[in-house]
This record gives sequence, C-alpha cells and structure tokens, in this order.
Amino acid sequence: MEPSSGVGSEKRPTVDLVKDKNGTDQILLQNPKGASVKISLHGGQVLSWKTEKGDELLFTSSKANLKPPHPVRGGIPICFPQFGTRGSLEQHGFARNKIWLVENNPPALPSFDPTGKAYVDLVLKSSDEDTMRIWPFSFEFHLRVSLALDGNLTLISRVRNINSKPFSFAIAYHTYFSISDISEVRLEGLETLDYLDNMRDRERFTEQGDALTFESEIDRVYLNSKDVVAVFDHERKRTFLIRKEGLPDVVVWNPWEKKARALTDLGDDEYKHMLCVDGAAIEKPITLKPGEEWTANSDPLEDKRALLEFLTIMRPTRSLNWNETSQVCNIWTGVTCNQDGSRIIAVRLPGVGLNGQIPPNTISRLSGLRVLSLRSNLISGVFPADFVELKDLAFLYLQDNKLSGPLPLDFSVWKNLTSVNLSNNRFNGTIPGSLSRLRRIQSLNLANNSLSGDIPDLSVVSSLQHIDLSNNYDLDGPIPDWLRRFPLSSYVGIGIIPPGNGSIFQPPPPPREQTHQKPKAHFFGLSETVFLLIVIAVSIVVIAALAFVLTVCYVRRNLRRGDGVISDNKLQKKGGMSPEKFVSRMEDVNNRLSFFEGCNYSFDLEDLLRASAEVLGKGTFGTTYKAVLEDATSVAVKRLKDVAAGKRDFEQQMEIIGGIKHENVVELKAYYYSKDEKLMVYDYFSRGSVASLLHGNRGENRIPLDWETRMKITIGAAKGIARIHKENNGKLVHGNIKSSNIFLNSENNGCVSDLGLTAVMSPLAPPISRQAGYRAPEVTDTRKSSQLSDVYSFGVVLLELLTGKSPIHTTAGDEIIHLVRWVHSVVREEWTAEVFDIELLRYTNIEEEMVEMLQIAMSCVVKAADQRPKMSDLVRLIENVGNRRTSIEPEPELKPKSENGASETSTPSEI
Ligand SMILES: O=P(O)(O)OC[C@H]1O[C@@H](O)[C@H](O)[C@@H](O)[C@@H]1O
Repeated sequence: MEPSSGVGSEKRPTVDLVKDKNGTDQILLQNPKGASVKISLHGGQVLSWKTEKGDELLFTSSKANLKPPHPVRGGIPICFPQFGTRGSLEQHGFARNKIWLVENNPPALPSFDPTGKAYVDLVLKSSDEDTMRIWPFSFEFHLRVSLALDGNLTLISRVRNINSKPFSFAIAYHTYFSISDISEVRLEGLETLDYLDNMRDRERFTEQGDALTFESEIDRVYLNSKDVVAVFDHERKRTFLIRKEGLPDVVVWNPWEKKARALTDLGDDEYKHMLCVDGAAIEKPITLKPGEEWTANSDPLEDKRALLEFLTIMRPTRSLNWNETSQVCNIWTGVTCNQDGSRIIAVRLPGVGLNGQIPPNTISRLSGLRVLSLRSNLISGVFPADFVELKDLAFLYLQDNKLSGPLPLDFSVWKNLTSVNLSNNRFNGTIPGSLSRLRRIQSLNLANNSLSGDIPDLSVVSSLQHIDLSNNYDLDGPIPDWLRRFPLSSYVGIGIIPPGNGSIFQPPPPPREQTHQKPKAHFFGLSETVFLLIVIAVSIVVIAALAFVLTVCYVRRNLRRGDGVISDNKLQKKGGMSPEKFVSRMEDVNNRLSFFEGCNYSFDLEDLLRASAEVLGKGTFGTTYKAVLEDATSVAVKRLKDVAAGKRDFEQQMEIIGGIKHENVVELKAYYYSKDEKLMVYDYFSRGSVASLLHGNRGENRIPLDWETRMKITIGAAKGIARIHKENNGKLVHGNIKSSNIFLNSENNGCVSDLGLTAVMSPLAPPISRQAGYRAPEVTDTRKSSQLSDVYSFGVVLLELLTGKSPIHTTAGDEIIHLVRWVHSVVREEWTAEVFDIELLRYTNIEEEMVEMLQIAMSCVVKAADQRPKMSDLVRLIENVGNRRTSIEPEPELKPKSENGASETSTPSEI
C-alpha cells in the first residue's frame, strides 16, 4: 500500500500489509520517527501501538487467541453494535470477531488533515448472511486509524444506515492500556459523575472520589464524562490522555485476580499490567434513520429531530437558522449543547413569535435539557404534561405567554429546579403544595395569573430567595408569615396586604390584559373608599415631592451659574451637607441610584425594578443577579446582605470602590442604599467567572481554558489586585478573592470584582465554607483580611487554574482535600506533572512555564504572611513568565513524549 503522505523529501510515513503467524492480514503503520501501530483485519482491531523508542503502549495478553472468530484479549477491540450483554447479541457485539476490509476509496472525511500521518481505512459491511441473521440491518462501518508524526493514535468511526428501517447501536473502544502496576495508577476526569456498576446489576451510583485508584475488580460505565480523561502511571511516569469527543460514556474495567484466573485467554497475573478505559456511547444508544450517518462529534441526532418537529408546528415569526443540514451545537440560534455535543442542554427562544400550543413529544424528548426559556411568545394551551420527562430541568422561563389551565400538580419531578417564571400567563387553579418539596428552588414567579385557593406553606424551602405571587386576585388571605419575609411586592394583589414599601427585583404589577381576570373592588385588599383616600393622600405627597424637586433643580441651576441666592456656606450650615449630598438625599427619598462619573447608563431604579432578573450566584456578601433592562442592556446587580456600615460609611466606601478605573477591575457603576436594600450595579460579563469556566457546566459562552487564556486571566487578575492595593493611600484590601470573583473581559483578560466589601459588612456574618479554601491561615484566626491575605487567596486561585481543582473538594470516602495541602504533598513527592490539570497536558512547550507558575503560586500560599510576595512583585514575576512565551498551539492530538524523566503523554484521540 502507498504511504499516505510524505514529510519533506526525507522519510515518509508508511503503510504496509503484513501477515501474522496465523496468516491473518495486518496493517502496519509507521511514522517517520519510528512510532508504529499494528491493526488486524480480524476485528479491525488495533493490536499494538509503539512509541518511537519501541515501547508498547497497549496491553495484549500472552494467552490471547488470535484466530478468528475469537475476540482478541488486548489492544483496542471495537464493541459494536452492542456493549456487554445489553441486548440479544453475543457479548460486546460481533464487530470484533469479523474480518474487516481495507477500503481504498472511503467516503471523504471533511475534517481530516493527512499531513504527516500514516493511516488506513477499513470497512465492515453487513452484507454476509451470518451477520444479517443475528442483526437484520444493513450498515457500513468505516474506520480510519491514523498515526500522527508526534506518535498520537486516532480512531475515527462512521456508521451509516443503508437500510430501509432505523436501527440503534452502542459502541465502545475497549482499550487495554499497558501499565506498570494496577495498584500504582490513577484515573482522572470521572470525578462527580454517575456510573452504572456492572458488578451490581448496572445500578446507578455517583463517583465521590477525586480520582480513581484500584484495589479490586472494577467494571463500570461512567456517564456523560468530559472530553478528556487521563490515566497516570506513577511508576512509569507516563500519562495517557484519552480524548473522546462525541462519546459521552467511559468504561473502566479490570478483572482483578479472581476473574483473571477464570479467563482462559488472560494470564493469572496479567490483570496487574492492564487497565481498560474506553470512550463509548452505551447508556443512550445511537439511533440512525435510513440514510443517516453517525460519527463521533456529530450532532445529537435525536434532540435535533425533536426540535425540528417543534419548530415546524410552532412557526415562529422570527426566522431561525435551524435546518436539518446545519450543525445544532455550533450553529443553531438559542441552542446550547453539553461539552461533548451529545445532548442539547439549553433552549432559549425569547420573543421569537412562537405561536400556538407546544406540541407533545417534542421538547420533552430533550431529556438532557436544563434550561428552557420560551418567554415573551404567543404560546397558548395548557402547561405541557410531558415536561415531566425533563428530569434535569433547572431553569424554566415561560412568562409572558398565553398559557392557561392548572399548574402541574407534582413539581417534585423536577428535583433540580432552581428558577421558575410562569408569570403573566392565564394559569388558574391552586398553587401546588408539591413546590414545598423542591430543595434547590431559588426563584419562583407566578405573578399575574388567575391562581386561587390557599397559599401552600413554602416556609420549609430554605433555598428560596425570591418569590412573586402578586396579582393573583383569587388567592386566599391572610398572607402567611413566611411570605411576609419577602418584600411586599411579592404578594400585592392577594389576600390582605399590610402597609410597607416595595423592594427591588419585584416587578411592579403590570397593567393587566383584558383577558386576565379583572381586579375586583378590593384594590390591594382594601375597600374602595379607603383606596380612594390613599390615592388622594399619595397624590398630595407626589405633588409636594414634585415641587421639592423643582425647587432643588432651580437651586442647583442657580448654584452652577454662580448667581444663586443661597451660597454653599449657607446651605451647608442649614442642612449640614453639600448641595450635591443634599440632592443625593432627596434622590434617596425617590429611590434613585447613585451613578458614578462617566457612567453612560441611563436607567433608574424603576427600570431596574422592571428588569427581568436571573440569579447568577450567591456569594459571601449577597446574591448577584443578571438584570436585563427593557432596552436589552444587561447589568449585574449585587444585593448585599448583612451590611453593618451606616449610610455615610457605606457611601464613603462605595466612592473608594467606584473611583477605581482599571481595565482589570470590574467597575462599579452605581449603588443604592436604603434601610432595607443595599445594591451595587456592575457591568455584566457574559463570559462568566473563572470558577464557572473551570468547574461549572460549560455552556454556550464557554471559552476553553487553554494555557494562553489561563495566563491572561492570571496576569489580568494580578494587575487588578495590585491596582486595588494602591487605592486609599495603599491601604485598600480586596478581602474576597476567589475564582468566582474573577471574570473574563472581551479580550479574555482576568478582571477582579467584589472588592472592598469586608469594610462594610458585619464582622459577624457567618463564614461561608466556599470561602474557606481561599482564606489565609491568619484570617481564620483573626477574621481580619489584609493585602497579604489577598496574596494568599490569589495564590489559591492560581493553583486552581493550574490544577483544575476546587480549593476544597472531597475524595472517595468523603475525605476533604484542601488544594493547598494537596499540592504541597504531591510536589514534595517530586512528581510535579501529576499536579497539573489534565486539560493542560495537551499543549506542548508549556511544562516549564507551568512549573514556574506553580512556584509562584506556592510562594503566595506560604503560611507566614510576611514571607509572601507583594502583589506588585507578583505582576512582574508573572509577566516575566508570560513574556518568555513563544506561541503555544494546542495540539490537535496528543503525543507520547520521551521518557527522560518527563511525563509521557499520549492519547488515542477520538477514543
Ligand atoms: O471478556 P470480554 O468479552 O472481552 O469482556 C471483558 C469485560 O469487558 C467489560 O467491559 C465488561 O463490562 C465485562 O463484563 C467483561 O468481562
């Protein structure tokens, strides 16, 4: 066979047809550096994968039976179309036992770059009678195996349905990695995932550990894992990286001693030197309609079909770019997929003119859906009964539609519900008591419907931060005590309302549509006569306030012109404050926001009240919301809790914070202070925080955290903190540095937020455990933060960026691990490579920088505060590392490196 391509004029990759001792055809791929891969046509199975030094990376049993049709114990058998015994076929399906053919003219693979690669195309077709008898579907399985110049091995599978009926299949690359000793290896990337335990009737469990180590038999299918998992072989100092885009599951298998003895094609002790880790699609079999083709990385076909059916019926007035031929995950408006593109997890279609009833069996088929926003459309009909299928649903926004009928009776089917907005519809009937069984719900908005009956007791729902039941005129009073905890605007228009003020984030009741039930004569629960009296009283106050405003404006204008009748002095003597403050007081009376100079926002508190608010996070000092104003401006609003400072001190601190203008400090745009509410308004950073990008679910706006980005975050954050430390005569302390307070600006530079709040907060505010991992030892004792404790916290963030781990996390057996201590212990063992985030191991030429950054981080987290570097020194040190950097490109695949003490990184990507 011809070599697949040349490299310069010297050596070329070669592809040869050879025979094994049984006469079975094998393909030998060799790259110009001497790395090689051997593939048997028996099973299309990779049997050997060697580095350029000749080290074998795959395990094959010395007792393996290499004669077809027996499966070969070792290498990379392909399990298809069945995994294990989950079906009527023989164990792991038939593909591994069949003779595959070399394919000389395979269908083109759009994204394959052959440069420097030795590769071969194999095909398995269902044409033979034997196969058709056991699995009566016509298919073609095209397999490309390629060996890159850097030694990486890639398998790309494509399965095509050439039948007239649909079929489903599972697939796994049952990869036997060769390892020094099973007791010495660790497997990372499966933390917190659910798995099906084959040893316990495929029962579902959740992985508790930080990494997997092995002490006994293991036989599991981990579900929905990240794209990269890694096997660390401590003894050989070798790391296998398995990139498996498009394959959601991971099989982990080692038979251990007893089972190994029972397997005739495995030596008794050989289990010690093998570990199977497979990229796979098992839990949710892949269904192909006639003519369809699947390849890892392809669209989530089932979900795509469901959405197309939904679209056909709902006919939005705004055209959407959804069609069968475009890729869902990267292209379709309003759709977000999970990390490996196997499921749709969010659908956001606000205000696109969706019309009519949600067709059954469409949206409900998106069983991985977490966010559904269909607000501000023209959706009618009842609440779709089949939404009960959406078990993962966390955010549901159906407000501003024409939905009617009762609310779902059993809310407890959506265990993850966090935010629900069904306001401004025509729902009637009672509020379901099952809401009280939701343990994660933070925001519930049922306002402006026609709900009636008792208000259920939601006092037990401790997670609830925002509720709005307003303007459901038939709800029975009296208002229960637990509801009185919330602002009045949460329950105006129901029962009997006590007097009091409204509050932020509770939209004032909008004018009700004709179609809504008409308010009866009990305005806000009061009789018509009393209401009229109040209207008159309120009018008088408004007129008085208006006169007051006009007077002040007149006074201010005159003062600015310099011809005022009242001098500054006089005014100060009289009111004890400057004209500016005088005006600001007056503005407070009218609930005004105090904007900082140069701020180009033009909204006021009223606008903020009307804005739709979404909880972004609950932090140490309060809850942050994303507020979207009517003109579509998004801002982040922090609602502070436990403020101890009085108004004047609060304002002073806000002036200091708002005075900082620096590209790496999130700018405070405005604030609001009243007895009941303290708000801070910032720009909204759509890319999210470093914490969410590192540890959170990686949605639509996710930026892959490559090394370049991590460096930019670090340099940005360091500069931002250094700038903060200069403020207030060099005395300002940030006090709450953590990865959730560092955001990415449009250039991916780190920007620091949430600064300077310790000074205004109650010292008695309970310490939040999440903060604990960032807190310097001396702060734990004294509860007093300093600039040097900021340096410590910054060091923890740096460790987070280097390791990809949270500052406090748990292992199997619920052992609590402190990142700082863990890094210390690993580094002490002198195997630094193990510390780094496996996602970083795919980049070349960064090892040195990572180690330098690790040293910098370690210097920040030393126990003795006075031995930590200053922030300004850190900026210099980090910039030095960054400046020395040449361009760093992520490798498309990963490679085995030399064994001269450094870790060896290799990956059968696509596996
Ligand atoms: O012996 P086989 O057919 O190659 O399978 C090996 C093992 O593969 C694992 O993936 C299965 O879960 C085990 O049950 C099975 O024993």
